Amino acid sequence: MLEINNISFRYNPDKWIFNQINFVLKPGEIIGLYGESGTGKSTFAKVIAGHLKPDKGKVTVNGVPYNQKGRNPVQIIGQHPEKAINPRWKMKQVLAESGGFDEALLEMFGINQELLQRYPSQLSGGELQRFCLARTMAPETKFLIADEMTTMLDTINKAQIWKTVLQIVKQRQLGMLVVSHELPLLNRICTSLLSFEDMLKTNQEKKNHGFNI
Ligand SMILES: Nc1ncnc2c1ncn2[C@@H]1O[C@H](COP(=O)(O)OP(=O)(O)OP(=O)(O)O)[C@@H](O)[C@H]1O
Repeated sequence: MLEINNISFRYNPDKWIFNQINFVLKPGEIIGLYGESGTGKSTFAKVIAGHLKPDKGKVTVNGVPYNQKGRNPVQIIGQHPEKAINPRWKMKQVLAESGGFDEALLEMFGINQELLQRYPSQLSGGELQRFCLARTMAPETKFLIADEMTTMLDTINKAQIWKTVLQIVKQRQLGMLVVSHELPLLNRICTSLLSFEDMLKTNQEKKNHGFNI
């Protein structure tokens, strides 16, 4: 189980992005998170994935903080895969640096050997995103955070990617948090939905009523 306990985060000392948030993601669960632009959803996603350190609180998987050593069981995939890859390396080298990958997994995402000989700039947005997804699905991955993962893609690429991801999520019983503005997509794929504003409010209300959160 992925547990977020009382986490607070701010970029600047004078403004909290969120304060004392609690959240739980279980294996096999797909939670959709939506909300107004600029409210802090991506920041929340990055804190969960260990890319940003919370100012307060802790993030654990099965009770253990996870972002210290080894491969992180919580992986994040964003809107811009090109930002996650060294532009001077061929895809094969990027894969090798991530610890190598299961051929069958690459095949499921349509990544063939020819694509691996190319540089990131020689791949389409869809190919690059499929490559990044395959990379996040190492055997150690237990939870996947998708932050507007297919927002930039066309309908066909989007449908193909979601089909493959949902198949793997189901097979491996991964827990998934899907951050998206696309409510129809969230309604179709998620086991439950959460409004980020409600999440912030709920915590504030609990605090106002004297709960120790
Ligand atoms: N590196 C940063 N330094 C300072 N402020 C930042 C940084 N990144 C984001 N912010 C600010 O934090 C707030 C929350 O941003 P965030 O990207 O988390 O929101 P969001 O809900 O994901 O927005 P969107 O739906 O538009 O992607 C915004 O006011 C943003 O300007």
